[in-house]
Amino acid sequence: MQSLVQTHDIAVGFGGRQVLSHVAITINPGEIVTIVGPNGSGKSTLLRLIAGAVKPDHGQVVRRPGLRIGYVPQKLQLDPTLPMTVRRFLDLPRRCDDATALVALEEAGVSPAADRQMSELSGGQFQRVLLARALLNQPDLLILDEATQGLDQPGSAAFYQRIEAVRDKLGCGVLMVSHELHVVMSASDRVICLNGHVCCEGTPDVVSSAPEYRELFGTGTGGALALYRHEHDHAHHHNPED
Ligand SMILES: Nc1ncnc2c1ncn2[C@@H]1O[C@H](COP(=O)(O)OP(=O)(O)OP(=O)(O)O)[C@@H](O)[C@H]1O
Repeated sequence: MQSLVQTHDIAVGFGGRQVLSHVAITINPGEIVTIVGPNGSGKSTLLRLIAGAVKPDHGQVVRRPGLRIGYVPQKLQLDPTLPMTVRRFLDLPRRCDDATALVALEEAGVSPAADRQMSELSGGQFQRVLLARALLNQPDLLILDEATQGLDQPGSAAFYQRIEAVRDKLGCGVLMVSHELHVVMSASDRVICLNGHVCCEGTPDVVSSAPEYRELFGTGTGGALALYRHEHDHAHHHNPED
């Protein structure tokens, strides 16, 4: 299986300050990878590097030829006095046809919203419209940078469940950054703990019990892990042949 993206021995600095060093990660098709780490640990920089918006000072980013990336930003400020329907928003920056727009809205879980004004949407609906926009070009890799900031916990959990559903349907890889450890731990196949370098990585249960992770985040994510195991057991209960 050819990976979607690999970074090799990446170093990035700004104004003489080293932000990333020796970062080597791989994202495979169909997996949900979450980057966690303290403020300023280089998470957004790593996403932007993978998206091609930041150049490494050292090392290489190798993308699968023809790789299509969909990007969901943290938040987008729209002028609330500017009338703009959801459908019109999906035409920015590139026009799309109605059928494509409707499919993307359905995949993002906001299918009846096309005629609504962007200013009338709830925070969760707004983020789903951003997700729909990222899905318009049928990405192989979906990148989300703290896409649930400002949502409450049930809203975030619902958003990440939708991301899993999108991954299951489209088979795209997902790379995301989140501070909501207890929520993302249950939605991720693999977690990378970043602090300028990769401290540790692995399945959520491996990472949350790693000493490097505990040093950064403490041991308060036990509940998250229970949730992960519970959901996992639950799925197997319904799919005994799984
Ligand atoms: N374009 C830039 N120019 C100068 N410094 C930058 C630039 N982008 C990021 N930095 C600096 O690099 C460091 C890492 O930033 P980054 O946004 O990648 O961290 P982060 O882990 O995403 O942080 P947070 O959790 O607070 O969002 C910060 O000190 C930031 O100020």
